[in-house]
Amino acid sequence: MVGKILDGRAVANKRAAKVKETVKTFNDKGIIPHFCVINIGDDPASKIYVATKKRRAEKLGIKQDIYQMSAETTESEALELIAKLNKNPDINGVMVQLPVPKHINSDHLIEAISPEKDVDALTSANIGRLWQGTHFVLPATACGIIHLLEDYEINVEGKNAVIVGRSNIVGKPTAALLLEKNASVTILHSHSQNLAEFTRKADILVVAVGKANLITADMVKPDAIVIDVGMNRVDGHLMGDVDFEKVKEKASFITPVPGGVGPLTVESLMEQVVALTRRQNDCGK
Ligand SMILES: Nc1nc2c(c(=O)[nH]1)N[C@@H](CN(C=O)c1ccc(C(=O)N[C@@H](CCC(=O)O)C(=O)O)cc1)CN2
Repeated sequence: MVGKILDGRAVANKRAAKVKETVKTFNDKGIIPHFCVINIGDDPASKIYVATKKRRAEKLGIKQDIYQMSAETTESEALELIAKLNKNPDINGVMVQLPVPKHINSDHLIEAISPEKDVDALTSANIGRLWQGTHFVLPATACGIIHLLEDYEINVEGKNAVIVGRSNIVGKPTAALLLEKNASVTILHSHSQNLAEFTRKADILVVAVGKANLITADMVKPDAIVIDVGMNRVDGHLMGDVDFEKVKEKASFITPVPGGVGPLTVESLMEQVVALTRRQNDCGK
């Protein structure tokens, strides 16, 4: 079987049209959703992602401020900025673009964000809500993966979902959301032994490691659904963690890189800004 491509760009554009409508209804009430991204240092990929978020927000009528801080910024300077943004009633969402320079502890910055404005859903309060099933905001990539599966009417209930990677921004929240949808979830990580033994049993395989061609065709179950979250720049080319050309011959569905999960990460972030704005202004469903 040749895998059907899960077109993240198309799904993101479809969802964006609805978000734009919602933002218009907010505007009619004098409300403009507004979020801030704090980007510390010179990570080239982060600069691309932040610029993408800015463009997307502008298209949807969402206001955004990018705080570009130098690589020498101290943790206390960043904490000061977060405290100021927390207090500003005009701002609905605050996030710290990851990674941050090594001398800064990203957990300290994230934890300083008010959970009500935590648009990345990475504070311990919102992680707790995620696992309890009482969330009002979700990590963008995990949420985007679920939206992609839903758009293609892929039912995960009772399926074996294997997630390779246990990061706070992708692996763990994706596990929580798949569990909420009644999948049987296994998380693999750098200490896992016999990776292929687990991946070969996956009906749904989510890979978020950051290692090009980590997943080869022999590691994939025939007709599996393969979601590649990897972003690796190799010889000037962007590629995922999955050997796309070979694995697509075996999978039933597969995401490309670029054009798979990435666009949905940005789109889902916009949806989180809207969700927080709605909650803070009590503007109904
Ligand atoms: N605080 C956070 N930091 C980071 C997150 C996050 O969710 N919160 N995720 C990633 C980066 N990211 C969003 O911030 C992101 C990743 C990928 C894309 C994207 O559109 N990818 C395109 C390709 C773009 C390119 O050419 O590089 C695609 O896959 O088609 C957008 C945003 C790490 N940090």
